[in-house]
Amino acid sequence: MIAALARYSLRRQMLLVLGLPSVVFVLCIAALFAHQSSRALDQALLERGRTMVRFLAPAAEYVLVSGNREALDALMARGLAQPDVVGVGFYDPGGEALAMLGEGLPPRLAAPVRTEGDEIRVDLADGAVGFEAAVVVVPAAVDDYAEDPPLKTAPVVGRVRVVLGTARLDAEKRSVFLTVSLLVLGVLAAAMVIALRLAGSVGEPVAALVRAVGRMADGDLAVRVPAHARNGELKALEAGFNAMAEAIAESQRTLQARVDEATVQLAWQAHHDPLTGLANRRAFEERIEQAVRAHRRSGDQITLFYIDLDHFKAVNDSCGHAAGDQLLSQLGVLLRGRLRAEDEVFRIGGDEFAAILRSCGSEDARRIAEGLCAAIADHAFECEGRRFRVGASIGLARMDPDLQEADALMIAADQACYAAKHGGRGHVVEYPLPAAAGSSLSAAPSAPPA
Ligand SMILES: Nc1nc2c(ncn2[C@@H]2O[C@H](COP(=O)(O)OP(=O)(O)OP(=O)(O)O)[C@@H](O)[C@H]2O)c(=O)[nH]1
Repeated sequence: MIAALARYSLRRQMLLVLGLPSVVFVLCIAALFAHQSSRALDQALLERGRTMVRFLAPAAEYVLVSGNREALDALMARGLAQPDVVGVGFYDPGGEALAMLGEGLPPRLAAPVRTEGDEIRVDLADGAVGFEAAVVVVPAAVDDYAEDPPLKTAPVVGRVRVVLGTARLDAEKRSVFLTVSLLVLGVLAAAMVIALRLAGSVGEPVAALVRAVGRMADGDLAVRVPAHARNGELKALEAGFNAMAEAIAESQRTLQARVDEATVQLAWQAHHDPLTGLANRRAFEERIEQAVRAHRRSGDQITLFYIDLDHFKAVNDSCGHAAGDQLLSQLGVLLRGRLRAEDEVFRIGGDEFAAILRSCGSEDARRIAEGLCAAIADHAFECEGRRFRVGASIGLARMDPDLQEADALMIAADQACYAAKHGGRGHVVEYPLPAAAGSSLSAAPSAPPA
């Protein structure tokens, strides 16, 4: 039974626990009340019947002895006028009818009524109750000098029968039953309303908590339960759940923010040189591919610079690697500052930089490259009381009908840079290479340095 109950929801269990005893209790009380009421009504009817025959028997003594018919009729009429009386009859001592008025009166009575005491015989018929008693002669008071002793039993001069109808009694019983039924219904309805509200006040908040926990388990961290509970413990449970959900959501937000931050940092590190803050070689290769695709789509002019510092090693050798780093960083800032915002600058190797210029005419590109050369040469780097000036050799290549691939463009710029380096350093060489420079490039690498 308990195990079967346990399978139901908490709300149903509470309804059963609260509602069932109330129903049983109310039905028992109602049945008891109806039974007692019915008995009281039956008793009242019996009492009335007995009272009637007790009244009629002595009253009929004289009438029966005298044989006064008019008095007998008057007596019957008086009896019949009483509430619930449906028949009054007088019989001789042998049970033969002398006079009858109303219903439920047989022409002959079954058995004689004993005369001792206050004996009244009661019989139940369909819809009526009969009461019979003997009419006896009340002995007259005798004086102390009488010769005969008084009779032990009074002589019977007749019998009286009164019949009470039960119609009014049945109507009253029906009325009692109806009233009790309505009361039961009212009390049960009130009990069910109370049970429903009590079960709801516990069951609904618990059900809401169960739903919320399920949604949270499915990953919905924004779920909260409404504060509906009126009970102290359930209120604390709702508040505790909401606080816990908020704490989990907050830690999830913090974690996500850290992951996002780390992702951004990793993405930046993957595409940037940490020393100069410029985009690195990987970014350069991706951007040059994109630039070439843009050129194919829209004919956008693309110019590529390969910039290799001259005699940079001397700084490292003289002042140490840290000083070399410092100079690389300064030259990164210089390059970025001398190019337009839409031009892109990269550090693609140890002392090698590159730049991608868009929508830049041939002459402008050359002038810009030479300006960079001059600016780098003019940049003075002081270290340990010594002043260093490194120069730069720049190779320049532009997309044209012969240079349609990213790789080819990079090789062309690299070859131009190599030519500049071997042509005396500190100047710009543009691809296609001059004949003299081209002839001296037999040892030039066929691919950009890694
Ligand atoms: N400080 C520093 N030095 C670097 C870094 N990466 C490469 N180098 C050095 O840069 C130098 C590059 O070599 P080279 O290009 O042959 O040196 P260079 O003196 O410029 O020679 P030329 O280009 O022929 O003029 C080497 O000495 C490397 O050790 C770096 O990140 N920091």
